[in-house]
Amino acid sequence: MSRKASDNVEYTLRSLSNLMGEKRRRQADGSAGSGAAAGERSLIAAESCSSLNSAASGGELERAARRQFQQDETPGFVYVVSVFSALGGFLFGYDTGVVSGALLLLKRELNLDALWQELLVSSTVGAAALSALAGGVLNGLCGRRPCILLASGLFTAGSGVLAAARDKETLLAGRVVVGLGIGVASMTVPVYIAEVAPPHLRGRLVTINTLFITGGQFFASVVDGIFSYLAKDGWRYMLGLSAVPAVIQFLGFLFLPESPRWLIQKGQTQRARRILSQMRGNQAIDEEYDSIKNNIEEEEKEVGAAGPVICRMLTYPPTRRALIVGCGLQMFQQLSGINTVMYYSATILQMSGVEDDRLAIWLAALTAFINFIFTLVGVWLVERMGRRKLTLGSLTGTAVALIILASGFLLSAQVSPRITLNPTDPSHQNSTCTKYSYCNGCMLDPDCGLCYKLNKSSVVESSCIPVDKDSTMKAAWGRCSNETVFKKEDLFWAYNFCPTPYSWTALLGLILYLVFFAPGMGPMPWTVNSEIYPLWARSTGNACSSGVNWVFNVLVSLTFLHTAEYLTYYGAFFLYAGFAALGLVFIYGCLPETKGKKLEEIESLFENKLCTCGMSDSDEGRYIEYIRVKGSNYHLSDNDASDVE
Ligand SMILES: O[C@H]1[C@H](O)[C@@H](O)[C@H](O)[C@@H](O)[C@H]1O
Repeated sequence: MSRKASDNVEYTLRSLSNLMGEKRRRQADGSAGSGAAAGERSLIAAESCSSLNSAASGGELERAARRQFQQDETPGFVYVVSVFSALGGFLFGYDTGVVSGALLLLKRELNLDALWQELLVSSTVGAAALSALAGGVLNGLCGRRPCILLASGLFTAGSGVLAAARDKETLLAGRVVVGLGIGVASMTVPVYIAEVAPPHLRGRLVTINTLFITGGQFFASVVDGIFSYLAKDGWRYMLGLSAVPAVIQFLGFLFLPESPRWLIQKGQTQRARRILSQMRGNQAIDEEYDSIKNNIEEEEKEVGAAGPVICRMLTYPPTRRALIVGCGLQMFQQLSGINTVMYYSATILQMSGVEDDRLAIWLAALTAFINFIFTLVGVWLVERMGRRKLTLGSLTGTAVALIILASGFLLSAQVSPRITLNPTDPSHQNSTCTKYSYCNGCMLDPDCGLCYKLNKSSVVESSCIPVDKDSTMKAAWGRCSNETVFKKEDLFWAYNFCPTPYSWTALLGLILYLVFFAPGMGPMPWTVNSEIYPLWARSTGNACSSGVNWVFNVLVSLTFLHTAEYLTYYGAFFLYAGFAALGLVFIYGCLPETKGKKLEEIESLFENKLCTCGMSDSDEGRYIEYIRVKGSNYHLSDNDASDVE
């Protein structure tokens, strides 16, 4: 039955307490276990919308009882399964985060030039983009569990290759293998968790995956900090350590089950029922099972099963709209510049007066920690505020923080110190550095740094000098070329930043950025994508949107330095603020609320025109309650008329 057809009919539960009483009475009668199909009954109480409103207090009572009921019934197994899957998120975060610290050491030991450094970073992200797309097909054909096993296998193999690498070519191969694992994990894990989670916990459990991503990034920055003290082979530990969680996940998933929804779709109904009851503890699963099954059949009737899934998705308006929303969310997540903010956090911190490179590494770990802790806030908020409000609030704060961050750079550029000395290059190579008259130009040139003295707090005796090829901590020649000597002589070396009194504004912007971004824009694109597609389109939809995430990740991080060169730092951050503003309009118009809805109900949110998706918010108060009594068991859930028997 079409969901629209049910719009004019409102169902509500008339007397939950009576039924609770009935349940208890039946249990006392010892009639449990008499759940023969013949004894199955459905109790549906229907009421008009107005009567629903008038029975407000009764409704609250019902809802409270219902919440209690759900809480009582969520078995620990769902959490175990979610945490094991989210190790994929941890590896995603760890392997993307660890490379910056590893590169500092690799650069010296393997003599890597800029091109090779860039290759080692972007090969992983590029491979992730490709394998996320391919992961869609694999998910559909083989199921979620084999894909998670494949991803953890790739993570293990990749980190083994990286830890043992003897040359840069082997390192590149290892980074590609790890990237393939990241791509498959990034699209499979949210889908798997969403499919095994009960509706009232789904948002929270999928968001835990992003918590693991940011946790992995934080852990990577701590590992980077620790092993940066090791003169030789520190990078082997940094890159090899991810084998540990990968092996744990692989072993765990040898014993964990397939997604029951995928199994039902493939006709393996007995196995699906068994797994579903394992996931739901002692709750009756008939209603959920029937609803999934009916939904699959209904969808096949509506959309047909012929032709490639992506074509069916694009020609069927609800899935087309969902795909636009899903890909748009992922695109705006990356266009708001999260990875440049994370990547350049050390620079931003240095700008605000942190002189020491090591300290900057540890403070970058602090940045990753803020990202992690505020993702935890997201886990807490997602089932309270809902996806839509959380994403809108988060993106608004992100845009404001970007403006503050950009203003910090702008103010710093405006009072950028003048360059007063022009020493001649002893090797007589014509360096571009000597042409700059202000620190700002010098800072934006990746080959140059500023050597200066401080008189009270103003910069004096400043010169723009080429940076040492092996360490950004000193100049290639001249007064600032020997760290111990120049520090003794009260000289300072600024690479990538200009010492100004406004640098703290950028630091404030950075902190605010993470505080706002991490709870909403960080996790919600992944969470929403895991739930907005119907089963037949879920793996393909997630493959496309994860692919979009990775492609924009590469684009934004690779173009940041050039963007900063052409538009300056403040121009780049104003640009991201502009993208965030566009994202706000998009999300305001298009993102429906999916909180608490069953996966099978969500498709109907995309039945209206794309820009009216937000309107479904107002439907929050209207819902249908459905109760099935089977033997002594009854089960209730948010539901729609298509489940009515
Ligand atoms: O959701 C995650 C998270 O926000 C990470 O911190 C970021 O590095 C990823 O690109 C993003 O997809």
